[in-house]
Amino acid sequence: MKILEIADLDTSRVRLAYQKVIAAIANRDFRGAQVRKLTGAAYADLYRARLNDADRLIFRLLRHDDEVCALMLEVIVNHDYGKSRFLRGAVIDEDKLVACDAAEAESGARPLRYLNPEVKIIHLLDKPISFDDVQDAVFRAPPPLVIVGGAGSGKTALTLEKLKHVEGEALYVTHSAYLAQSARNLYYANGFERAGQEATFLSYREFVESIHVPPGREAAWRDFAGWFQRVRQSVKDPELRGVDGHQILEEIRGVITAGERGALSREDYLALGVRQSIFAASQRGRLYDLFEKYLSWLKDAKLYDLNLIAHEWRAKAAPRYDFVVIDEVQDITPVELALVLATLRHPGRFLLCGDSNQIVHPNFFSWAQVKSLFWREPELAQRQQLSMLTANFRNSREETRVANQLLKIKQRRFGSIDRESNFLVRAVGAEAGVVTLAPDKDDLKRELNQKIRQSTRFAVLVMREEDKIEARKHFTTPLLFSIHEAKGLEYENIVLYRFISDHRAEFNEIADGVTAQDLTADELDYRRAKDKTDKSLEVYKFFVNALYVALTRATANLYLIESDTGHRLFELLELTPAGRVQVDAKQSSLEDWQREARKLELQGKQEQVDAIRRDILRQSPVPWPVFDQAKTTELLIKVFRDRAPGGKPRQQLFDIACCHDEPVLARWLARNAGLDAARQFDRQRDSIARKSYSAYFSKNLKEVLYQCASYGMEHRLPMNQTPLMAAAAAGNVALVEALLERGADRQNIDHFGYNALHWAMREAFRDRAFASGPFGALYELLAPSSVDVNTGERLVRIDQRHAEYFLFQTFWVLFKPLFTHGRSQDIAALDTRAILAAWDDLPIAIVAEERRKKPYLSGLMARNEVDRDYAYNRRLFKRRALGRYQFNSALALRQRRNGEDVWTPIFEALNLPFIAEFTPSDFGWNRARQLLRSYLAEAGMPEASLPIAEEGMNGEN
Ligand SMILES: Nc1ncnc2c1ncn2[C@@H]1O[C@H](COP(=O)(O)OP(=O)(O)OP(=O)(O)O)[C@@H](O)[C@H]1O
Repeated sequence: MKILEIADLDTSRVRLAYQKVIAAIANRDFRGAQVRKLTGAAYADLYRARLNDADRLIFRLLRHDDEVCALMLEVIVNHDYGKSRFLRGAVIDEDKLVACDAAEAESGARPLRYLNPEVKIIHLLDKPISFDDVQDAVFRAPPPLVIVGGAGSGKTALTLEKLKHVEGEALYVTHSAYLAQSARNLYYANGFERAGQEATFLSYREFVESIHVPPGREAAWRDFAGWFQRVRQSVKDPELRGVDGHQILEEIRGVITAGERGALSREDYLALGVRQSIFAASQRGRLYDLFEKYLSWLKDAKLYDLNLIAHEWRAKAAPRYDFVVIDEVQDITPVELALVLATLRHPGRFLLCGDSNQIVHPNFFSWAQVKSLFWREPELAQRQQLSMLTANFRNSREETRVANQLLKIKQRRFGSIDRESNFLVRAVGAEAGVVTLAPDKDDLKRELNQKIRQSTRFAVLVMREEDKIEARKHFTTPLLFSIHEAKGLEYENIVLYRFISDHRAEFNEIADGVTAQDLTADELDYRRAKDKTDKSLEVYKFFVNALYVALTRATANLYLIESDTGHRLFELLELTPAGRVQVDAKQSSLEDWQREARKLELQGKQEQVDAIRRDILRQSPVPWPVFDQAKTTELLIKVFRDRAPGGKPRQQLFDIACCHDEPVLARWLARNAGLDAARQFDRQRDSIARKSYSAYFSKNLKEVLYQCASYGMEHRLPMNQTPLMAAAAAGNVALVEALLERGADRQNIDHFGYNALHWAMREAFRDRAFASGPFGALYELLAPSSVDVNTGERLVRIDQRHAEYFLFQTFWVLFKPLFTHGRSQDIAALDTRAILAAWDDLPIAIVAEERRKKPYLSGLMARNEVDRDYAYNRRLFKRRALGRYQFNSALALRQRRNGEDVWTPIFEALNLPFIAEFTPSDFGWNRARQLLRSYLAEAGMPEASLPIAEEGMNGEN
């Protein structure tokens, strides 16, 4: 058995014993190495071997082709499994582990897609990866580095592995927020940690916000399209009539405003060379007029353009990072890139990677422009390295062949785009794959649709948004995407619908003059376009690149449905029409669809998510009343203001009081509404609270999962919890796992701003058994990876790894009781004592021993105090009295509402105005009420009126 090791394995303490044990494992002598299998769902494929009396070795088995290898992961020193990076705090009882032999273990080995025969070091992200020689060479090369690679060539994987070795502050930035988030999760997968490093993963917009949050909102394509439509109509300019809005925006963003020195002046713009603009010199005056209108529209509509901001922000950008990575650099303009590089402490400490064949967004990217940014530093230019990754780890062999064929056509027809992107891709994966060209016939489409419409493993792509209408008539799958939407997605099977037939003329141009003989070479030679004034690449770039992106979305098979199967392009791609289409599709389960919906939601593909919920999941609204803020208010009015007869509303309010822990409401119900049962609040709170979600305490998960299938993963229970919140509050780890597995949303909140983690924390803070029991596992599962706050100036991302993270969440959970429980009524702020009391029984894995010390904690709060002068101050808190802190009232929190990110002022996010309904103003409480009012005033929010329940009483004093 071959022995492999992960990159940061440290065996120095046990060198001899380690050699002996791996020799035994290599000989498949599991008995000699005293191998035991670890049990537990989270680490089911791990084994341990015995090094000596005290130390153990953790490993796992991998299979590459027919060979099984053992991957050595970690040395466990002195039986201390609790410290293991792979076991994450699990308690292991050595006596209970069972011996296993090599043959049995080998049968469960996980597949490894590629194994470099020369290298025994394995990199670990979400899965083990063996770098090929080119990846390995880049991995070892010093920065600055530029990595050019095709789709699926492992750019992101390589980049993240390089980032792991950086000391100090490291930044990963990329265009899409989704990619930044998934890169972060890949980075920290398998318990990776690096002392002495602070890594931040941001989308480009978040990066801009981390310097200073621009006022207003980013202008999206939708905004632009709406505006352009109006302008086009009002100006009645015949020249603008036939022009596509995408092209105008591309010209503005990619040409006029993209340069490092800011927007071009009219003179400079008019003087651009023929290949530097989409538009002919004669049209440019008009374009510049339009650009000026665009600027005043942005201002009036309170929108911003990231290019223009990038230029303005240069003066604000201070050197901060020790290393910067920019992924998908082709999506970023030179002025944006210059802003990112301006935050480096030392020039040259960066890595850029991207693929110019994948540009379908408005953009005028060129590698030459990117390089010119650092060519100005002569020393950097010398050290600069450009590496090309030419393997493809994602697509099947046949797809790669077709995609390469397209690259050859593009190069023959238009010349090489640049030296950097002039290469073909090698397929590494074992999958052969099939590419089928089939005629656009009704019976064939019907049959195909029948097979794929219920499968999450098939997606249909069209070139443009407007092409969807026609496609929808034949394909009823919710997974229908335009090429702009499809970028970055990946499916096992992809159907391309009328990509070429609907754009026959353009593809005729693209294939013009190219012959089969031109495409026989296995390499691309560097060739310039025949005619330097030929701008056709710019015009046709969208079509070729869109087809290239579409072809590289499938991991296994492609189906091209075309009316014009005789088009020359197919001949050049060596695709011949098939009479029938072989499709092996199975209906996916509802769980698969729930997961798919969640995945797409995270990527912002709301249209497809809605279609899945509407057409496949067919979820209906819940048949019970949901006591959210509006419904609770209605009840308060009924019971206290209108004094409506009948016991039901009073009982419902009591249920609310128990579930949301409102002792004051219970007191009002008892004293002012005559509900005697409410006097038992302290004794009955927990049992009544649980009544509304009793199914969530059961080991049998069926009932809850059935409800999720009927009403959706995010439906609301009577007390306005989502299923995930209720499962968290019930401490039901298995149910939480099942819900997350089906795509439940960790970030969803109730009307007090509590998410599932907060519901679990509230229980852990008041119940010892909960804190030391299920909470450890719940935290691992539920904690969002970061919280984004706006300090009034800049975005601060509080990552789960930062000490501030758990403190912030604790403040969040302890906020409401400060106004409703009367215990700290005289301050409505928190001190170390209150926080440490809440943390008392939590596992060490959540709050480490050293972070539970008073001086450490007060130092942490003081360092983040809004008025404190400290370079890394995150300005989270405000000191209200000696040693007592509250949130900084100027903070805003990033929340997702109706599919859009919005900044919500912190006291609004915590719903302080509604908390006011449960904060009495009678004697003994007036201080809490006063503070509540002063917080509202400080945050510039409207004054709180008297609680509805108190209206009939004496009023505020
Ligand atoms: N050496 C390797 N062996 C096996 N799998 C690999 C290797 N390198 C990368 N991969 C895998 O191939 C897939 C594509 O890699 P990655 O996402 O890093 O590529 P990329 O170049 O960033 O792709 P794209 O530009 O299309 O987003 C991932 O699943 C990654 O884990």
